Amino acid sequence: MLEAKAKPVDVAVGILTRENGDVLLGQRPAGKPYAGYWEFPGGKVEPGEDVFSALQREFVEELGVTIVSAEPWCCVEHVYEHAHVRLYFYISRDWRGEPQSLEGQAFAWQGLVDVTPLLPATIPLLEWLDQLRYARTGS
Ligand SMILES: Nc1nc2c([nH]c(=O)n2[C@@H]2O[C@H](COP(=O)(O)OP(=O)(O)OP(=O)(O)O)[C@@H](O)[C@H]2O)c(=O)[nH]1
Repeated sequence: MLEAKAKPVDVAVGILTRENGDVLLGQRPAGKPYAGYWEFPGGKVEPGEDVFSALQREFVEELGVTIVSAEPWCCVEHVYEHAHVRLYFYISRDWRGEPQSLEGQAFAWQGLVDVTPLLPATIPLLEWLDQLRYARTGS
């Protein structure tokens, strides 16, 4: 029997950046698929919501942080056994508040990211992100 191809679920993901270049990662709480894996904070876009509004909502709900502005960075699709996701990554340098663990999750500011395990779809992006943060032209 042919299985209907599941429609991807849109997810808004934010890379919160500090002035020194560090980025914020969170650990998925118990009860969610891939609990204990590290990710950039974010979550599913709700029906009728635009992706940036979803990003702002998720950061308030999970971390008590207000994202003032963010640049869209890249979009990645990944098929997990539990879901087919389309991840919209944003980079934000303009945000307010001190991150708090409002859902009981651990979080960590990272220079070169060395928390493990990371969500599989997020791993390839780290190399690009490091180039963006640390590459120097030398000229
Ligand atoms: N936030 C986030 N999600 C990611 C990343 N990489 C990645 O594959 N995902 C996937 O995107 C989906 C995000 O969904 P979620 O379950 O965290 O969303 P949510 O907070 O709205 O959860 P809910 O279903 O409890 O309301 C998950 O399937 C997760 O595996 C990432 O770096 N950050």
